[in-house]
Amino acid sequence: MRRWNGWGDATTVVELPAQGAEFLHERLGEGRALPDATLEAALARVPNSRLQAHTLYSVDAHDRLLHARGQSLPDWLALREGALGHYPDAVAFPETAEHIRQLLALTHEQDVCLIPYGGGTSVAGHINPPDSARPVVTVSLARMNRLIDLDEQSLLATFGPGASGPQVESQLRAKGYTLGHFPQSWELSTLGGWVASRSSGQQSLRYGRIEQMFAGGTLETFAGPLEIPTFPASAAGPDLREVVLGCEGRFGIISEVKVRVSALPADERFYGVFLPDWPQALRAIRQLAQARVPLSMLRLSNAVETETQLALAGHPQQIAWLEKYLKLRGAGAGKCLLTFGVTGNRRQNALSLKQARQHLKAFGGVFTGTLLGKKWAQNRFRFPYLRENLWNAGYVVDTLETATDWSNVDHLLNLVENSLREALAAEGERVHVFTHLSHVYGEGSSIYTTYVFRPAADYPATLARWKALKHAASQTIVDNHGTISHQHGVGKDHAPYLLREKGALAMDTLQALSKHFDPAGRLNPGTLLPE
Ligand SMILES: Cc1cc2nc3c(=O)[nH]c(=O)nc-3n(C[C@H](O)[C@H](O)[C@H](O)COP(=O)(O)OP(=O)(O)OC[C@H]3O[C@@H](n4cnc5c(N)ncnc54)[C@H](O)[C@@H]3O)c2cc1C
Repeated sequence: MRRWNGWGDATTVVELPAQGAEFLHERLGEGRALPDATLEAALARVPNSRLQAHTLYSVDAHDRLLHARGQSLPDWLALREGALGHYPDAVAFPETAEHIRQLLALTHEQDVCLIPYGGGTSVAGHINPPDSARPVVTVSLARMNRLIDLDEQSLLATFGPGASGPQVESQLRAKGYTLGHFPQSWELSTLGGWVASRSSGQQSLRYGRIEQMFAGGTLETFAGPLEIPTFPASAAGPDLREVVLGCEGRFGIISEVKVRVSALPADERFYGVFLPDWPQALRAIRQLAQARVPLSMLRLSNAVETETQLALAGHPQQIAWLEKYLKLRGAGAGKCLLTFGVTGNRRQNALSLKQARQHLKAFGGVFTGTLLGKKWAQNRFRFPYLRENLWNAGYVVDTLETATDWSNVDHLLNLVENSLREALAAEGERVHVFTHLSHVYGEGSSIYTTYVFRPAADYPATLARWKALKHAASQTIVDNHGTISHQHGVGKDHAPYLLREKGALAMDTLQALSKHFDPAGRLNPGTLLPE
């Protein structure tokens, strides 16, 4: 069963090892746990709906509570406190495109807003109901989760938009295919959500971002259904897939998604290499990406992330042996862990591995085989569960991300990390900050930063801490040629920074598109485009 106030399945628990707790204690001081509200207490705070019961939606308080927030840190705090502020007035569970059309039509009779909802894994406030005079209906696409068609000649699959990662992969795997889209939120996030928020999976190096997989489909809008046909390529004017990608539920509700799929790979392995220091590691990964060595994933942790990962791994004796060995081989303090994967057939993979090893050796890389790679693959979707026990130990963790050109990667990374480290200095609070690069391109890279801090004395003061941290980093990003999001999207949290990135004409263009598809502004108000 899904946790109502945290991440994932309630039966999955990831422990914080004693060494990990000590490590954080040394860096941040004694943790401070805030009291959690019970589900009953949270339910008692759900106000009466402004809508009457209807065959198209539920006004049940439990449904409304479960669809009121995503997974951002402000969402986490609101859920743990049991005080969510705004709630949808109803939740609809359409099963067909026709049901979605009925919901759109209903908004003319009843003056309501609609919020499309995939898996609710947004970390930028996308699906949170605004403070609205109009009632809000959240539209969960969870029941539209089937593989509708598979064109095996063209390698095109048609899905309902609410198919979650496991639902997509299990239905394709049964026929010998994969989509290959594995965001860390894979367990819960959905195909429609990935398209609507321009998601990027951990193996984007092989399979591409969702933009490259999204071949076409249908967007139900107030102006009628926008059908996007599939072509392998087309020079017939602007590509309208771009209107759907990243629309964040502002232009319509995606009712069908056609994606490009691949045959299941015969072989896949992940490896760990330690580079002696950050400057060498950065050069190594840039040149590896630019040489187009056919790898399926790369993740380069900076020195602090490497140290933190080793501390949180548990098994202190094995880690001590590893550290000793690495030091002897020239990777001591300041070392950086690079995890990489090869995916394909055995012969190809052997060749790619050879190329990667030769390349990394030239930068002082110490190859450690598949041990750490296997650990990464086993835990790739488990890390978010650690938030639960970090919280219980009195620490809060959040992440933010951007992307920029290679010439700016190191500069921006340092600025972002420093902005976070200093953001709570006035309160005398330390922040533990570390970063990895995990989506690399010929011309640049994503920068993914994690920060851990202590809650303040109560929930409002803790939220104020988060706001100070988030604003410091977001402003630094847009002031220094970083995108406000490489993969998490805009939502409501990043919307104030979008003008700085895109400029006034681009914002007017997006507003005009929104007006075209949704003249009365009923779809997900406040997300993507500030009201
Ligand atoms: C622990 C964790 C790890 C994450 N890791 C990654 C990662 O590795 N890569 C990554 O890209 N993201 C990641 N995310 C962010 C998040 O999972 C993505 O943004 C994901 O694409 C959201 O999908 P969803 O189905 O949950 O959409 P939701 O959160 O439900 O919605 C997101 C947006 O899409 C819109 N939307 C959803 N479905 C539809 C539809 N059918 N029609 C129109 N609009 C729709 C919503 O209105 C909203 O604006 C992570 C989040 C968490 C909590």
